[in-house]
Amino acid sequence: MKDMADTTDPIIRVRNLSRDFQVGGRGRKRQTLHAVSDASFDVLPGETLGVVGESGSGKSTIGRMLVGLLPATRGEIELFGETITGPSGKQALAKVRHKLQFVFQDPHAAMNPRMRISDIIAEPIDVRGGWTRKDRADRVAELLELVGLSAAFADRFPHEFSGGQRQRIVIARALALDPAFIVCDEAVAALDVSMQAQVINLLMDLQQRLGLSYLFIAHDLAVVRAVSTRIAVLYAGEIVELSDKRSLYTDPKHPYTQALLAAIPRPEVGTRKPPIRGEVPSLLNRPPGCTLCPRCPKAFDRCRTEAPALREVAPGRKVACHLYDGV
Ligand SMILES: Nc1ncnc2c1ncn2[C@@H]1O[C@H](COP(=O)(O)OP(=O)(O)OP(=O)(O)O)[C@@H](O)[C@H]1O
Repeated sequence: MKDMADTTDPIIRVRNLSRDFQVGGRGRKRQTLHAVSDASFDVLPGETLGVVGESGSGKSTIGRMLVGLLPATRGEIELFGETITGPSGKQALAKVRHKLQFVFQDPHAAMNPRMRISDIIAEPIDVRGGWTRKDRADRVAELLELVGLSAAFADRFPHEFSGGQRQRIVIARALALDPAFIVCDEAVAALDVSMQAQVINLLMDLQQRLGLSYLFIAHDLAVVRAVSTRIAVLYAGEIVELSDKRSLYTDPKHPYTQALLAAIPRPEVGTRKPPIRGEVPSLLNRPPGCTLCPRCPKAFDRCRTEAPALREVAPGRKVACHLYDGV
């Protein structure tokens, strides 16, 4: 029998995960772009880890590595007890692939406009094979109903649906083989605010009913707040803060998290506070020290020379910032 400790064992363990890309070439100097550097985190059963950061901060790269769509350059990913990085990573991934799914931002791009909804939803079933026609049709009907659509829609085509309905269809396809973990990469970013709320409610409802875990990627802290259990804040490919949701919003520790929160539009004010000054640093030539240093209002000497490690500053709270060195 499982004891309580087992039930909170992570389903995903990520340690020092890094991904470089070689860029340039054809007459231009070839350079190494450090898209993700030394990311370490866990995902627990039934939780949503929100991943937030500006464009280019490495969110999608992390998500793609987690479901085996992109190999890691360094570091380790353990999924459901299988280590999918390293020499036997491919065989390990084959064992757990059916438990992983990915939902992209753009439901238009994710669907072939000439395919019927039933064939779109059944794609993973068809790839796996071995289903009778009746079982396949029953499963498609069940999945449509699971995402709040009528089973009668099975014979229709994508253009007959709104953006929100199309995202529901994409989610139905992701659920076809009973995954346990889904990476939602900007899954509601293309929708208007009321549609966003509906799709987020659907994802949360499915999580409850099916015991799913999510990695929920978004650049918008307001969206991440609604769905997440814990949140990782990414800056220039590094996790700078990892915290339970409540603490992160009520008491942000990292100067970058503080700046992101201050930039959330507030209805009573009507305007967005200016985001943190300056530019995201180049991922090609990392300066020594903390990557936020040139933009950080609280930087001091040590920040310019020494990169801060992500470390625990309070139970369940990790920050990479020299301000907390003595804590
Ligand atoms: N295949 C690739 N080849 C070269 N560089 C890449 C590749 N994929 C991503 N990158 C670079 O890696 C960095 C991180 O990209 P990534 O897409 O992970 O960021 P992101 O935070 O998801 O951004 P966005 O919110 O705009 O989607 C960027 O500088 C990007 O240009």
